[in-house]
Amino acid sequence: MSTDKYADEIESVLIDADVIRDRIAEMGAMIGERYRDSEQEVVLVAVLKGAAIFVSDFARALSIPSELEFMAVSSYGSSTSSSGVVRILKDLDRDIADRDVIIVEDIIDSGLTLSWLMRNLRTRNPRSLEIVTLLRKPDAVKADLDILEIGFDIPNEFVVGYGLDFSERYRDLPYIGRLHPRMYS
Ligand SMILES: O=P(O)(O)OC[C@H]1O[C@H](OP(=O)(O)OP(=O)(O)O)[C@H](O)[C@@H]1O
Ligand code: HPA
Ligand SMILES: [Mg+2]
Repeated sequence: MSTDKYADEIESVLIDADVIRDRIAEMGAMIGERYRDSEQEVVLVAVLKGAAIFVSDFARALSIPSELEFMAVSSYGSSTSSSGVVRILKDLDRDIADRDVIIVEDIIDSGLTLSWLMRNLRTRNPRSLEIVTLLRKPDAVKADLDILEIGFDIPNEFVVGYGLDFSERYRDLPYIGRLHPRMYS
């Protein structure tokens, strides 16, 4: 990792930037194929802020046209574990009734954010509703979720970078890394 502005604060790299890029290219081709015959553009609902980086690369890797929508919910605040209490900070700008919708997430940790969001978006009667996530922690997931595509399964450790933060820092790292333990204290 050559240009690493957070070098002193990151203990180790978990997923390199070029590995992320290659996997997103694969996901974009595969998911594009699945929606190839959709009558209307698929609607990508990115969950702010974490998914902002992923969705911008994923939308460009997707082999079909898409529309971008953003929703901001918060369950973590500045802590490192989910409270399960989800608040809508920003809702969708458009109606998703009868549309093919893909929720785009950076990470499924406990899964509580997404299970809440799935229930919420289902009430708006989309034609279809799927989940694509860059990361999942299989050992942490508490909610039963059907996921269309997962970029990487990762160990049950707190990670940062590529959209993921610790107290709003590190979202701008191009890779996924483990934070140095001294940064928590
Ligand atoms: O599966 P869960 O345990 O619910 O955790 C995953 C969610 O937590 C993080 O968001 P956060 O609430 O930290 O907001 P942020 O995206 O603005 O960082 C992450 O971006 C996911 O949305
Ligand atoms: O491991 C994580 N890192 C950063 N944000 C998160 N939100 C849920 N899990 C994580
Ligand atoms: Mg966060």
